[in-house]
Amino acid sequence: MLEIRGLDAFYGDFQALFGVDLSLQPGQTLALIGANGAGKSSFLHAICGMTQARGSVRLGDTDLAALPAVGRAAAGVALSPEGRRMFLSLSVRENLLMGANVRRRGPWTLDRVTGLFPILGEFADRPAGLLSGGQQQMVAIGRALMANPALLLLDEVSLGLAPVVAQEVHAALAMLRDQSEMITIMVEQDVNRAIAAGDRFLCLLEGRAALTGPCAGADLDAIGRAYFGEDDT
Ligand SMILES: Nc1ncnc2c1ncn2[C@@H]1O[C@H](COP(=O)(O)OP(=O)(O)OP(=O)(O)O)[C@@H](O)[C@H]1O
Repeated sequence: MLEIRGLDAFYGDFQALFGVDLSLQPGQTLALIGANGAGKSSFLHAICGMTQARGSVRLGDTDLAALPAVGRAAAGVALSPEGRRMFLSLSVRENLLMGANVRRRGPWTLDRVTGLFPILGEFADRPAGLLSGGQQQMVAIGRALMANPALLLLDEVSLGLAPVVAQEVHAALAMLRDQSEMITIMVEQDVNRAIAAGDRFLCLLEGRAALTGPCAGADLDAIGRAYFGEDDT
């Protein structure tokens, strides 16, 4: 399981996260929500070792906080970053194979990723830069899966995508959620979509956990108030 206690994150003197706690069981998906600048990306970056952090982060028996970023990747943490960040002149296949560099054992192969996102199989030899935004998002998620992660971190899943494309990406993620023991933390701007896609949600406000709970039966009004920092009295 994933057990996070008292997670703080910093950019130099600026503190972006304040004492965030989280527990997730194998197979669970967390919908991480919050307004712009609330600290969602910082939370993902603190987990994967990309920013200065303090606090306890344990994945199964592994103390992630004690490891550098490469060690965390080897321990099973994979990030699909905001903005997708891929090599635009390399082919889709080459970009996907880069995810396999950590050489973890597991079910994810090129065939399995293109089974999940068939369009990537069709465009395997095409430079990633010629793909649409939605297709590039699929490459970014597929590349993270190629690392056979135990903990998959997905930043801004549907940012900038047409609703129908966002729906397609979420349909693939729903298949993952049903089939695997992987823990997923998903940042999704669209709160309704996020709640539909998660088992639990965590709403951040100015770097602090404002509200958390199960997605099933979640009170959207209370989430709206937590999101905007309105008093819940
Ligand atoms: N590299 C950085 N250097 C300094 N401050 C940063 C850096 N990255 C983020 N911040 C600050 O940390 C805070 C949290 O930012 P973060 O990107 O984690 O929020 P977010 O919830 O992901 O927002 P968004 O939806 O806009 O991506 C913000 O105040 C932001 O300005």
